[in-house]
Amino acid sequence: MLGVAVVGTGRMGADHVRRIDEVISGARVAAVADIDADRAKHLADGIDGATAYTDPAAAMDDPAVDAVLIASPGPAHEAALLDAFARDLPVLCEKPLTPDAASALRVLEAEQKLGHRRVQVGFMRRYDAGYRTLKALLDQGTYGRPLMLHNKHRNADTPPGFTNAMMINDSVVHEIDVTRWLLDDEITAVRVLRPAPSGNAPDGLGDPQLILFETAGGQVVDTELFVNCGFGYQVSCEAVCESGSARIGDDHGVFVNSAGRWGGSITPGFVERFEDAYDRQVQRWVDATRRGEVEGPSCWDGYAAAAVCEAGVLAQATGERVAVELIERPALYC
Ligand SMILES: NC(=O)c1ccc[n+]([C@@H]2O[C@H](COP(=O)([O-])OP(=O)(O)OC[C@H]3O[C@@H](n4cnc5c(N)ncnc54)[C@H](O)[C@@H]3O)[C@@H](O)[C@H]2O)c1
Ligand SMILES: O[C@H]1[C@H](O)[C@@H](O)[C@H](O)[C@@H](O)[C@H]1O
Repeated sequence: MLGVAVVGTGRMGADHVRRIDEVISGARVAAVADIDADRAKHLADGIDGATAYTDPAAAMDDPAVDAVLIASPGPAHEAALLDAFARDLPVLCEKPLTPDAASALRVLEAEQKLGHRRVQVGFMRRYDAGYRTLKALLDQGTYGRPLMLHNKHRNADTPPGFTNAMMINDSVVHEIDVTRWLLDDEITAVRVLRPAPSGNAPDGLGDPQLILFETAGGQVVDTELFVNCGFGYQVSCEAVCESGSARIGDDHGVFVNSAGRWGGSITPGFVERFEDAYDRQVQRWVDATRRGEVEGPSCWDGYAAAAVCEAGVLAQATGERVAVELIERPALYC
């Protein structure tokens, strides 16, 4: 049984604790850590054998801990990752790896000093059944070479304090990762178009936005991001290839005909839409860790996403096309 310390016990952390405790096999929650002592204690009290800490490093020193799941806010990830590296513990780190390229690079360098990969980054869409089917189709080349991706990313609303930069760093970061993964290529430039904001967007938030990526291989990818659409959560992706197109994410559950109308329902939020993907992501991490292996999105993927986000935030602020600068990919990630 893998003893996991969960760092950060807010919305995602608490959900991962429930997942490890009730859904997946081969692991147990040995410790939880949160700077909010009451929150950590409340969660630990409900789990047999789990100890609550306020200091993530102290939780990692708990003798029952073999691995760490980081679900604190992005700016706290670097410190927790370095603490885990100091103890050579395997890590599942929620996205983003870190919020900017410089800190992601420090993490990348620290992991290389260990000499082996330790981190799986929580880009859970790679574990979603729809995205996996699309990836397999593109890899098989069934419809020829992919030319464009059309993404849609809609949230019903945003939490208080959600900023324009977070629209890129917290939301579009997922499209950045699936673009790189589906097309197996790097993003080289970003542009952001900003239509007149919706009257439902909080003050100062330019919502919706249209984000354009160019890839090294010459593909163009667009993402409609609309994070206060009001009607539910929708994530879809259409790959347009040389001799066909394939779209995933139009899952509206049960389709009903009644009283002269037809229709279905829209998933309310990401927790419901990606429930299976989160479960599969954590199970795969536990299984690989117990085999002594590391798989899935790496620190390189986290760094590349952070670099594209940084370019995206600049493109958003200036209206310019911004090129993405990446270091050469280190051998550990080739
Ligand atoms: N994969 C996804 O779909 C998805 C969805 C939502 C959030 N996330 C990511 O999960 C992470 C957490 O997001 P959330 O929505 O659960 O946030 P949240 O605000 O609900 O919870 C964060 C928790 O971390 C605690 N915390 C803050 N600083 C800490 C520190 N230094 N050490 C330990 N604990 C600390 C807070 O007290 C809080 O309890 C973020 O990285 C976020 O981007 C991922
Ligand atoms: O942090 C969340 C989360 O990552 C969701 O998966 C995404 O759809 C939201 O837009 C974002 O705010």
